[in-house]
Amino acid sequence: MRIVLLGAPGAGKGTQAQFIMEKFGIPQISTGDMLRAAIKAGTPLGLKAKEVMDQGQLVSDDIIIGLVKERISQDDCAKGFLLDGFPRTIPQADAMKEAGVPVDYVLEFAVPDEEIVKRMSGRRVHPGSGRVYHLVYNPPKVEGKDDVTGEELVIRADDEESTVRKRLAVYHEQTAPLIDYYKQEAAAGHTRHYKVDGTQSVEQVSRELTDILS
Ligand SMILES: Nc1ncnc2c1ncn2[C@@H]1O[C@H](COP(=O)(O)OP(=O)(O)O)[C@@H](O)[C@H]1O
Repeated sequence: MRIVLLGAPGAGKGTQAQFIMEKFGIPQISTGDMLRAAIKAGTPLGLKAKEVMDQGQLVSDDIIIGLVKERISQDDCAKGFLLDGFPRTIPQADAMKEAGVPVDYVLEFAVPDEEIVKRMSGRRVHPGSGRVYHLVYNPPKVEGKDDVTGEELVIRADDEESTVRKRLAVYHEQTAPLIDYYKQEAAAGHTRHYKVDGTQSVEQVSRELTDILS
């Protein structure tokens, strides 16, 4: 099962990716988490990516396509994978298609911008695993700590309101056109596209996704 999660930053992709990964046993590939790991490790890629990401911009297609191709060639992806945050541009989607990697499901998360700004201000993440929480909507069991490891949760550098607004503008300009792209792919029988109301509770969204994927 090869799945693409499509939606604005903060729409709930990472939260549901965690759920789908556990429920269906397929690995989550989050390009954002991969880049943040590279930044933390101080690799040349990380140094390049940090500057771009802190400004709310997208890392170049070449770099991301290379990262994803390498990742999906690993053994644990043989039975399928869940792409979270990729593709983010039409050239990235084309690159997947040219590489002969089909997508079985495209799950679109619809959430209005103002709701996203609210969500991002409460987002807390566990850097080691990519697990996401929200102060109000999805709080950890112990304040400020990851449920599994008990380690500190952090605020992402790009979750500041002005950066979130910039990221939303970039989303509408560069990523939202993928909705029509995948609708056309679905009409041609190459994939299945589902639009999910992402303003529902975490549990409601999970239930809807389970119905779609089962
Ligand atoms: N259905 C939901 N209702 C309320 N808050 C949510 C919901 N889904 C996710 N969140 C919270 O919104 C923020 C953004 O979610 P996240 O999964 O990180 O989005 P994305 O991966 O799309 O950027 C997080 O703080 C998360 O806990």
